[in-house]
Order: sequence, then C-alpha cells, then structure tokens
Amino acid sequence: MTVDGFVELVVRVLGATRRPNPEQHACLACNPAVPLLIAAGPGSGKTAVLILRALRHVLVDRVLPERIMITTFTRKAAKEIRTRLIEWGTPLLEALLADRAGPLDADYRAFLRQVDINRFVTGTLDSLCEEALSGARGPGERLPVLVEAFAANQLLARRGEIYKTAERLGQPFLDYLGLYTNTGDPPETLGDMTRVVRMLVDRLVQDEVDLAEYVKPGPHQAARQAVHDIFKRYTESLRSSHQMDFPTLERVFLERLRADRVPDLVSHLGVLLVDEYQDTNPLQEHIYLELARRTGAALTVVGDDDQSLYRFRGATIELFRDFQARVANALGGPAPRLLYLTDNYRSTPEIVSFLNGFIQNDPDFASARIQPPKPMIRANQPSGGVPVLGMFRNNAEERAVDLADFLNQVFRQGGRPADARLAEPIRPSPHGGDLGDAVFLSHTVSEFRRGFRGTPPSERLPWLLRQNLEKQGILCFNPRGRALKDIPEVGRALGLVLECLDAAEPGNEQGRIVADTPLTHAARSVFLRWRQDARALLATLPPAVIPRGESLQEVVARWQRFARHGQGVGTEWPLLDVLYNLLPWMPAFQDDPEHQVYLEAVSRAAAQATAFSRHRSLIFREEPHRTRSIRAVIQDVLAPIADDLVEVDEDIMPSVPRGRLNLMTIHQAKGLEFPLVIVDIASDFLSNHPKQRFRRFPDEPSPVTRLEDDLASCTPIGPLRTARTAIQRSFEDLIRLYYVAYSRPQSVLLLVGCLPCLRYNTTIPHVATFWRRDGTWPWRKPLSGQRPSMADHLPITLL
Ligand SMILES: Nc1ncnc2c1ncn2[C@@H]1O[C@H](COP(=O)(O)OP(=O)(O)OP(=O)(O)O)[C@@H](O)[C@H]1O
Repeated sequence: MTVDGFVELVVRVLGATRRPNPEQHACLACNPAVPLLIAAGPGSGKTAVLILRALRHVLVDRVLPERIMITTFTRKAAKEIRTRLIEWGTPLLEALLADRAGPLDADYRAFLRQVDINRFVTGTLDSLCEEALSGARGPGERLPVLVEAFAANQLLARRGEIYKTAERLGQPFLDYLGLYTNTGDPPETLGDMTRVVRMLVDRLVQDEVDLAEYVKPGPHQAARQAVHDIFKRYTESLRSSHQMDFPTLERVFLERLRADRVPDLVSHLGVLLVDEYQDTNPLQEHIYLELARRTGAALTVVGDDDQSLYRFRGATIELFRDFQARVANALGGPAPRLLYLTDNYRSTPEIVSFLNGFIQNDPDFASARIQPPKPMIRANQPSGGVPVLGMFRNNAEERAVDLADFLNQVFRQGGRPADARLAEPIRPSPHGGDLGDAVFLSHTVSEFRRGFRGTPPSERLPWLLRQNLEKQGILCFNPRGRALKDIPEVGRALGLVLECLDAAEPGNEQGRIVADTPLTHAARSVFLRWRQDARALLATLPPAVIPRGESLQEVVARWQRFARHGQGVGTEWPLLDVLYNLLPWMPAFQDDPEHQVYLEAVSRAAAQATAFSRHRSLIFREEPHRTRSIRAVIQDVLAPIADDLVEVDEDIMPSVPRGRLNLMTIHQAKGLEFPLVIVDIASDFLSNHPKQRFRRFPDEPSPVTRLEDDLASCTPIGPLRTARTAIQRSFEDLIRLYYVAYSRPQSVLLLVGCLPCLRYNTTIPHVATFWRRDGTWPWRKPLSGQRPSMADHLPITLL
C-alpha cells in the first residue's frame, strides 16, 4: 500500500473529518529512514498525526504493532493514544482484510493477518522502562521494586537522614534548601525539607551531574556535601533493598542499553514515536537516542516549544529546539527533517487570534522559541460569535457568585442569551452538553491559601465557587483542592481507625500508643481532631448504607479487642481491612467520586508503606509485635497523612461525572480540550505583593531556574540551558503556562480575576494579562483626553 492509498483508506473508513490536510499529509508521507521532527502549535493535530503515522508504519511499511513504541508525558495521555490507535486501527485493518479496499497480494494479506492492533507498545517512558526491565531479568536476578512518590520521599527522608542532617548542620543547610523554595524562606518542616531535597536528588540523576564537581569548594559547600551524602545513603539503601525510584528506573534502563543488554520488549523495535517532546529531560533524551541508535528504529517526535511546562522535572526545551543537530550528531545518518502544522482544528478564530497575540506579545520571548520560529497557527473552525471573555470583580465573593450564576445559566437555564456584549448566546451543545464540557483552570486548585505566621488559612476562588455552585445544586470535582487531612469524611474514617487500634482512654485523649510514638505536633493535633469527629459520628449511631449484621460501635469494639488484647480471629490484619470494615457506615465513600479518589489515595499510601515500613502495614496479633505494628501504621501511614505528605496523585483520577464542574491545574490540562474553559488568571492578586510576583511577573529567578544555574557547571546540559538568563527563563515559563491554558478551549475562553489587575493605573503587572518583561503593557493605550477608568481597548469582552 502507498501512503496515498493509506490516506484514502483513512478517509473512506474513518470519515472525511479524518482527512489529513496537506501539511499533515506531508508528515505522514515523510520517509521513515529520515528522523522527523514535527513542530506545531496547539490544536493542530500533532497527536492525531502521530497516531496516523503509527498506523502508516503498520499498513504501508509492514511493521508489526509490537515493534512500534509510542510514548507521551502522562499516563492519561498514553491511555488516550492507545484508545485512539485501537479505535482507528481496528476498522482500517478490518476493511483491508474484508477486501473492501480492493484485491491484496498474498504476502500483504498474510502480513495483515498477523497484525494485532492491541499490541502497540504505548505508555509513558517510565511505564515502558518498567515494563521492559521487568521482562528482562537475567537468570537468578532479583527484580528491583519500583517505589512510588510517597514511599520514595519517606525513604529519602529516613534513609537519607534529612532530619539528622538538618540538626547537625543547622541554618547553613536550611539556608541552602531555602534557595529553592517558592518563597525563598528556609523550609521549616521535615516534609518541606524533603520536597526540596527530592528536587535536588532527582536533578543529580536526571542531569547526570558530576558529583565531584558539585561538592567542590565554593558557596554552600557544606550543605552541598550534605545533600550529596543524603543522596548516597538513599541510593545505597534503595540498591541494597532492591528498590528503585523513577529517576533511577530511567538511569538503570539507559545503563542497560549502553551495556548492550537491550530488553526484549524493545530489542526488535522498528519505530519510535514520541509525543510532547518539548518536555523531555536530558536522561530521557539519551534513552530515546540510544534506543534509536541500537535498534535502528524510525524516529518521529512531535511537540510545541511554546507548551513546555515541566522545567521543574528537568524538561529542557533546548533539546527540542536543537533536535535536528542533536540527532544528526548522535545517530549520524540523514539529517532529520523538520515539518510544521499550522491549521488549528480546536478553537474559534477569536480564540486563535487571542492566542497568537499572546505568544507574540513579548519581544524578548521570540528568541526563546524554536528558530526560525514556526508559523503562527491559523483558525480552521467557524466563529461562534463569542469573543474572548473576562470576568473581573472587586472581591472574591462577588466573583464566585457571578461565576456560579454564569455556569448555572449556561448549563442549567438553557444558555446565556445574547446581549450588548455577546452577539451570540452561549448554549450547551444540543447533543448532551453538560457541565463536563466546561473546566476551571488555575495554577493551583487549592481551595484554601496557607495560613501565614498565625493567620488562619483563607478561602480561595475554587472553594468559594464550590460553595456557590452547591447552592444552585451543581457539584464540583476537585479532589486535589484540599489536603486529605482536612476532608471531614477522611478525618472521621481515620479517626475511627485510630480509635480501633489505639482507643482514647480517660485521661489519655491521645491513646496509649500514639502518646508513646515520636510524632510532630501538627500530626498529634490532627489526630485529636480526627478522633473527636469519629466519636461524634459513633454517638449518632449511624445506620449502615448496606444493612450489616453488626453496628459501627460493634465493629469498632471488635477491633479494639484485637488491638488491646489480641482477641478475635486472624493472626495478622492489613491496615486496609480495618479501614474498609468501617466504610459501610460512611456513605460518601460509596457514591461520591471525590471521596472515591480520597479513599484511593489513602489506600495507596497504606500500600506504598509496605516499601519502607517495618511491619508492612500489617497489624499482628501477638505481642510485642502487636503494639509495634500498630505504632508502625500510625507512624508510617496515618502520621504522613496528618502531616500532609500524602498527595492526591493526578493519575488516580477517574473520569469526571458529566454533571460536575471539573477543576484542574493548567499542568493537568495539557493536551486536553474542552468547549468552555475558565482560566483563573488573577483571583489571588489584589496588589503587587512581592510574595506573589513569582506567579505573575517575577523580579527574581524562580527556584528551578536558580537550581539550573547552580548546577550548570556540573552537568553537560548546563551551558545549553543557561544561554538564557534565569530571570528570562522564569518569565518564559509563565508565558508557556498561560499559553497552554488559553489554547484549551474550543468555543469559549473566559478569564477571571481581580478587578485591580485591569485598572488603567494598575500596579499589578502580570504576564497573563499581556505585560511584557520590559514593564510595558499594551492593553494600556496612551490617554486621549478623557478620564480612563479601565484599560482601554482590551482584547477581551468583560462580563
Ligand atoms: N485534519 C483534521 N481534520 C479535522 N479535525 C482534525 C484534523 N486534525 C486534527 N483534528 C482535531 O483537532 C483537535 C486537536 O488535535 P490534537 O489533540 O491532535 O492536537 P495537538 O496538536 O496534539 O494539540 P495540543 O498541542 O494542544 O496537544 C482534535 O479534536 C483532532 O481530532
């Protein structure tokens, strides 16, 4: 089959809406012997082309799917790719085999019969490294167990001895870590210290840092030496216990490739396709190039330099920008081709024009982009008559009320009618349109702002919006909005677990074992709150959701007898059995999607604790193991939740119910599209407060760019990254962040924020409202006599 024949087949079988445009066609037709870079703006069909190219390799080049690997950045995106490959690939294959595309020669027919579309190798690079290594165990070799984020951080803190190090070295160590916190303040809690040390040790691996160079005499030498020692202790402990974390996984995989021990899964690779290449880190680049070099696989990468978001995970935009030279250098062979896609199939012309205006707004950004710059995207969708909208209000309450009203009107009252500001109404799709078509995006979806020096936490827009929508009978889906410890139902459940395992006694509210266990003050007071809430629930004699043979009080008493006296059946019980025994009395965990996510997060923490906890999250019947094992689950599972060290991982999100408003971070929304997108650009910014500048108009380098500078002399990638100054990179990261947010909508883009950000004389510069690095603001036009009350000539229509 020829490429043209393949494209005709796609159109005939999948429909005319799948017809590739000429630029997409060129990407499909590009000779597989030549590495290909597709650089293109949002919504131009990069992922769609990557999938069709994978199918072309099967149907035109006769490569079996099991020899074709496609990687992307998140597990969710990887799933999406797999689904589309199967949805498109299966009917294409069936049509060919059914001869609907004309007679086939016998060889080709025999080849097609071997094709199993399910066997494409898809995933994130990490998941594929893991899969490849697990199938590549030598005789008698023990397979390292992969530890997930929470367990890895616990191991880092404990085996790396972070706390001891902080005690021994004191302020110089904390000051060094403080260089890399958002606020610039030294971390105060062990959790905060661990987060910074995690960022550092991951970098040591991902950037292939020369450790001798890192610890050589210079500023912060003692602290650097301490981080080095923590890293060594941690990696040694992982090694000796046959465990590995994600960066180690990639390093081990690369070492195997370099040692010519190519795992089976990839040893016969014929094709390697990479989506979201702009977020590749140096270690991952080595893996891709080494794979291509060793297997001779045809290489295609796609990406958008303007949408790189993951610098904090080592993403290095220069690897994408310099792809052609780097590949030519690493692989030899023909020079890679660079192709562009320009037609945007996602958004209305109004949104596309806003987007193009945004990305070209700051002249200083131009030189951070791929050179020569790729063409601007071109709108391909019809106008819906709706301009880019803005909802800016004086205070948070007003904003939440109006936004809730707007959503209610659009999705529950049949639509927002046209008026002086809107030429066309905004209506849900007649084909089952619902709130699931809208998304609320923000740099963080936290519902509360952290308290500061004794001030209590304050409510943020996501919380206020939740409250106001609930008044209108609309629910939100924002399971990452609050810390697990602050979710009332989670607190009640874990309070009941505490009461089961270590009941409070008269004169000892804490419980005997808790009182005797080293814990932070914060964890102790959270435990007390959980227990009070649990006892309040018990006192209500709650009915079980599904009728049980015993009451909640009886279940708790049964566990208490086991925990206190070793009475009852079984010699050991997993912590999760205790928890799950209590859930029939807690209806939220049965039917509410947010609570199902919380439960999954707690369950995963308990499961992950088996990687580092001495009693592997089990409760034993016989003493002294019983008390010790209870202490272990308190210390290793419950306390980390109380200390806010267990995060709700975005990968555990189920699909969101259609009737709810989904709140997401901009990072999470990468690669996704929605009919209506609300971007909270400025609801936290009432003044030009210095502590918030890093989020809108940095006056000093962001922690991660500072780290890049500090490591530049000890990593091969250093000079490439630091060609632009740290402050330039900090700005550029913000521009890319909002570019990703602004490019998600199909029909309606609504920006929300505080009104002072838009005032003519505002003193609140913000990249998202088109401020340029040089301090100029194109939305503020020169005065023409009349008294300005607002920025004139806004490119947005205010609601
Ligand atoms: N030739 C085409 N005809 C019609 N629709 C298309 C075509 N190519 C892509 N699309 C549609 O355009 C939308 C965007 O495509 P896709 O998600 O592949 O873009 P992308 O470039 O990967 O976007 P992003 O950069 O935001 O990740 C999808 O809904 C896709 O089905």
